[in-house]
Amino acid sequence: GRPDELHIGGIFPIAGTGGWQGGQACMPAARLALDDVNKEPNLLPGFKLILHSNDSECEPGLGASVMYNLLYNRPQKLMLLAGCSTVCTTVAEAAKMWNLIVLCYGASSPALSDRSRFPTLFRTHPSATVHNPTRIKLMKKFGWSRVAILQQAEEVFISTVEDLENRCMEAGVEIVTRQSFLSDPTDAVRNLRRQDARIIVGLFYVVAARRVLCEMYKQQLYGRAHVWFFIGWYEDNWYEVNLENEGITCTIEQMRIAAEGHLTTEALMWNQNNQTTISGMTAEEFRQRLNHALIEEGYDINHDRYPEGYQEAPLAYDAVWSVALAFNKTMERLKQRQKSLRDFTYTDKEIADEIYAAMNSTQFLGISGVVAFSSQGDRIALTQIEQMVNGKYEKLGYYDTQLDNLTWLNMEQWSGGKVPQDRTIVRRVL
Ligand SMILES: CC1(C)CO[C@@H](CC(=O)O)CN1
Repeated sequence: GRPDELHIGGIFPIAGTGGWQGGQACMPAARLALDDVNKEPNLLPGFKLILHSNDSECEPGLGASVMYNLLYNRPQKLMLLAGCSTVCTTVAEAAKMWNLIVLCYGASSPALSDRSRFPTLFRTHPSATVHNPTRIKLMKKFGWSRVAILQQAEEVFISTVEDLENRCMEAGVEIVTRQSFLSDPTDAVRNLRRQDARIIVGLFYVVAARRVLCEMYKQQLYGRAHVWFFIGWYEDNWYEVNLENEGITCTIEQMRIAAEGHLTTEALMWNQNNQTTISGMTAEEFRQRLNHALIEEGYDINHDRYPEGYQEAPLAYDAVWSVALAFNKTMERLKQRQKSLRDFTYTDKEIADEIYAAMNSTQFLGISGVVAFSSQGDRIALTQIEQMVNGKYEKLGYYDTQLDNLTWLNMEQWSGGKVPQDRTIVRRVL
């Protein structure tokens, strides 16, 4: 007979201009995964997974109204997928009242790692704090125990810096100063100079990053005596675009000079080797299928016209697999009690707990690498380290925090020919 249907809600940031419109690539990726899991003969036998998609525009208010539409309209939903941090915060805080798991594929805010506020939240997108153990590892590797922090006054960076400060304390790394700015970094950069900061961790969105870079050039806080850590998920040529219409008074050449040598850290979202993942595809084969689907949607991929969220697409694809695998496990367990997912209602805590337990024990090789969650539902992920060398990002290595394993390619280059010091060395002539 007709397969029974398992319904989940999907909230994607598509339109709008505020925040991250990553649903543009993530919704097509989720749909590819839906096709794939429904083709798997032994994953949801007798069932068909149905995804009800809606646009949140990365606006928490719209996200909330979309969520209520999903919940107050039949058919009954079993779980919710969500994107941006702001929407995920609103949806996850409310969804627990309906005993719904919320799986976020595009939320990086450290605030979401809080089981007291979000008891049913999981995310295939790592928290922004995933960079911090990597930053500490690099400080240790290069012998830097005196660092400075420059951050934009945004919630995601404020909570990331709090985590970084704790880790620096534990690691015996002194934070000589912590400067923050709203949108103009001039004074903050001047204070870094006054404190003779040499190793600086920078946390800001890409528009602010261009302002910082130009200010670094003007105040000569770059070159052989300074090392900057920037975030690695800006677009590759971020430092030479939009200068005019953002009022940046440095030339492309000056931006490039200031940017030379900086390090970046980012979470790995595309599996790095040619392994066959649980879907039967390698990450590159997935990329081909995704590109084809996006071209069908009208994106001119062959001319670099990528939709937003392309980088995070594997996280959405793997989120749907996480759902299907969790339902598969849950059905096995419910069968022993003569129950089924068909019996789930928004007041059924027992089945909700089974789905939670199944999600909590997720562990598979996805397009984004091994998918597994911490006890707060955070994605466990590898990080990648790069360095800007002659205007191009060169891979320096990868870090596995769980195993404390740094894979180093020995490609780093220092314009002064040696590792920069974290302070002025005063040699006393005895
Ligand atoms: C790496 C990035 C760009 C961080 O912000 C995420 C969006 C959000 O946290 O709202 C998407 N992925």
